[in-house]
Amino acid sequence: MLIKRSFPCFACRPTLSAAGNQRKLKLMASEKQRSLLLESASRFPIPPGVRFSYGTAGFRSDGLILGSTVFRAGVLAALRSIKTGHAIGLMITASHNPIFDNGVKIADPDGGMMTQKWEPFADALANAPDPQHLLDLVVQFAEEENIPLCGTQSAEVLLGRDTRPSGESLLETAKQGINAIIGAVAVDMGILTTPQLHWIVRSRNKGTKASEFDYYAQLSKSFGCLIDLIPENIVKSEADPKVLVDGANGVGGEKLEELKKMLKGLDIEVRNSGKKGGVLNDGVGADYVQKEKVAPSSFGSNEMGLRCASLDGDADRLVYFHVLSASDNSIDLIDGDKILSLFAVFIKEQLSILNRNENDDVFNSLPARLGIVQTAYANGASTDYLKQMGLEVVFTPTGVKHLHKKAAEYDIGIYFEANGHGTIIFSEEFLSLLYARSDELSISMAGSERHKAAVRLLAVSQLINQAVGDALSGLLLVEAVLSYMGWSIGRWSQLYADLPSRQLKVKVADRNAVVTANAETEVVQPVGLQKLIDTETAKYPRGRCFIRPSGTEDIVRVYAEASTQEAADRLANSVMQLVYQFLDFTNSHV
Ligand SMILES: CC(=O)N[C@H]1[C@@H](OP(=O)(O)O)O[C@H](CO)[C@@H](O)[C@@H]1O
Ligand SMILES: [Mg+2]
Repeated sequence: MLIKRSFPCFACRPTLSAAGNQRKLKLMASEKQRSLLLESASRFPIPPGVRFSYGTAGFRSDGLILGSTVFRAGVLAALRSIKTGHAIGLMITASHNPIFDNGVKIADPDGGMMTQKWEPFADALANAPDPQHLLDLVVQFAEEENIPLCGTQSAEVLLGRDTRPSGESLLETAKQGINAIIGAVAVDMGILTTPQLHWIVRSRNKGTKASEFDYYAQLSKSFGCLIDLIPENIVKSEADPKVLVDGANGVGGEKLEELKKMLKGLDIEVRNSGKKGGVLNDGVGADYVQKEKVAPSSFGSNEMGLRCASLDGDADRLVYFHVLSASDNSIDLIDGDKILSLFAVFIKEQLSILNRNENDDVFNSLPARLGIVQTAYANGASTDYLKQMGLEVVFTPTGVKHLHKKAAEYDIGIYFEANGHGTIIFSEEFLSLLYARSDELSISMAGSERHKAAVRLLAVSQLINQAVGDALSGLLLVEAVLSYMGWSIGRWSQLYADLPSRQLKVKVADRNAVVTANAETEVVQPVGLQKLIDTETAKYPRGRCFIRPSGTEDIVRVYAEASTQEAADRLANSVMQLVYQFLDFTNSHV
């Protein structure tokens, strides 16, 4: 499928002025570039009968059929680097998906997800039926985006992968896609967590230290700063001397062991690190814990009452939990909504201290527009709690790319999805004002509570990974805030009581037959389905329910909330039946 844009091909373009000719020559793909791309692409033919889509978090499918897509993602990343003039990231991962899936996602120069404006081109590239169509697409797009393809431009793509079996060969394939664009250089960063790659790309383009070691150094130093600023009167909760972390048998466990070596003031025990034969994301990991609401493997009655955390397969999601019962491994889940709420309480308090006028004299406060971003999956009780705190809460569709973009509109934007994706973003403008205020206070009121609050906020901006949600940096910030508050995990959990909820994965023939609107809270296709969902929902006190097609798995997701677990379960199941009635189904739900 070619990009639907109407402009003449080169052969038939009218004659141009000398300047116009110069520009065209500069843009034209050289013969060498054309033949290189044709020849390289011919080595990675697209599998028949498959359609790829740059979904919620990049391309994702069975790792065995991803070669052509990963090659083309390499081409895409090289073009993106030429266009932006900066280093771009390319990560081979399928995050929380089962081990034999894999995926590829692009990190933009600011470390965030690739701009959504390029997603249609990404889809067209991935689905170009043959090398000639691929070449035509690239040449057309380069012309329209003024991307010179005559080999005069340099491009740099930083590559990373998680620990999946297909990752090593797919990373080599991505390199071939990058090298198919003359002047593009592939820098293999090896096995990383997804957030590490995003952080390295962001740091590289900001001109700050950008190695994996620098990542550990920055996180450990800023964590230490927050620990040093714990108020003397805070009694550390003796109930929780350490934190046990489920590494999802993935890359996060291995990297957390590295980070631990540089940490002081925190006792971390990593389990399910993948070293003892456990299978990635299988009965372990943040997605499993958050969706099933049970303890992961190697956590059980011996861990009752202890503070436990779970990372997902590429360590960009974090949830906490504590084991409630010795008999059935039931847990009290502390999901992304509660992590968000903990951070919001802390940030709000520091801003209030920073702007407290202790001497009643005239002073200029440092106002900050603090914004909270959630999705429809956020538990209703969390939204009520945040609003009762007087915070501005807004909603976006699912997917970090949507929340991150919205959070960037604030001086301080905090976003989390219920599943544990999330981070805190500080605007450059606010940070420069905060640095200036901290410097002023270090002279006029050194060691005052206001000065400490400014330093804490700056330490948070260094500790939290502002490029993308990061389970390791999030873990450290949670630990630092709990220490500052003197809270146990039980006290944290009592911030508010979650409304009972249930999520179901429903297998249907074509999940994309479901089309939603209004931040995915309403079904517009199939027509009539939303009305029946509303009728079902109205039967339950505090009932809320919505469905949407997954962008990472071949399923339709059903989410239901109600005043009791039994009601939430019944609502979810009755809406699942409606999904079957309206959609051609395979009669099973996973
Ligand atoms: C309900 C749910 O957990 N959805 C997840 C999941 O997206 P889906 O499009 O729902 O499959 O994976 C995304 C990427 O990790 C994450 O951003 C999102 O929150
Ligand atoms: Mg992930």
